[in-house]
Amino acid sequence: MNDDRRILRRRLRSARRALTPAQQRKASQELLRQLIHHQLFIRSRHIAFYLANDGEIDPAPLLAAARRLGKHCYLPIVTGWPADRMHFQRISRDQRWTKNRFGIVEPVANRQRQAPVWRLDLVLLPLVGFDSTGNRLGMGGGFYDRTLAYRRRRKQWTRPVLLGLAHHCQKVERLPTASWDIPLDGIVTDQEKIWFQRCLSSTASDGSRSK
Ligand SMILES: Nc1nc2c(c(=O)[nH]1)N(C=O)[C@@H](CNc1ccc(C(=O)N[C@@H](CCC(=O)O)C(=O)O)cc1)CN2
Ligand SMILES: Nc1ncnc2c1ncn2[C@@H]1O[C@H](COP(=O)(O)OP(=O)(O)OP(=O)(O)O)[C@@H](O)[C@H]1O
Repeated sequence: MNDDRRILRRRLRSARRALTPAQQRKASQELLRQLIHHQLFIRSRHIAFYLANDGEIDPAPLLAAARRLGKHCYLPIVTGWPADRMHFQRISRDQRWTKNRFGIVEPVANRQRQAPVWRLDLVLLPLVGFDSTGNRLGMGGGFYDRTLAYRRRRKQWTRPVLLGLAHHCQKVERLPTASWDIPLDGIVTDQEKIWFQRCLSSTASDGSRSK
């Protein structure tokens, strides 16, 4: 099964990297359009984003909008301790940046600006692959899985809402699941929004599945 995941990961990563800059810009604008007026975004004050890398769908316009609206915006950092853990750090106006060991830009670590993940309202996760039931394939480091592992202890959590972001071309028929996988609450692509109705009844105002 690990081989399946590895092969699939390689294929889906090259598919998203093959998108042209124009396709990337369009996808990013579509993402903005789908979320900017959504109750989930409007009501969330503490939101974790990511800086797009490796062809990921780019939430930068949404991040810029969130900052203009005075929301508290966080990014994942992997240069803290322990090394296999990810921390969410609130970005500041005069933020200093560094590159992590994967070559991804992240804020220079500052413990005082980090928040435990359960304090966040919304976490936007970059997906390598997904299926229509909410299974997710990430970069393979297990960072999101480990950071969110506490959620396995209870079926329903009100926050943070976990929203996976991906290009439509990253959708597959069925993903192999692993015991440590943490289910998503929803997925947004440049073409659709899918909700899984685990905890979103109060926030996802537009039904279980919508275009
Ligand atoms: N934009 C973004 N930021 C993010 C993540 C992400 O997926 N996207 N992460 C989400 O987890 C964390 C970084 N996780 C990563 C895990 C693996 C690889 C990666 O490229 N692995 C290489 C081998 C790396 C090496 O050891 O040199 C590979 O699989 O080929 C990159 C990032 C934190 N920040
Ligand atoms: N809760 C956990 N505790 C310890 N190790 C874990 C946990 N969750 C995942 N892992 C480890 O992380 C590794 C990567 O897992 P997987 O292939 O599912 O990554 P992924 O979901 O694609 O990545 P990510 O979570 O970073 O997006 C696996 O080898 C797994 O053993």
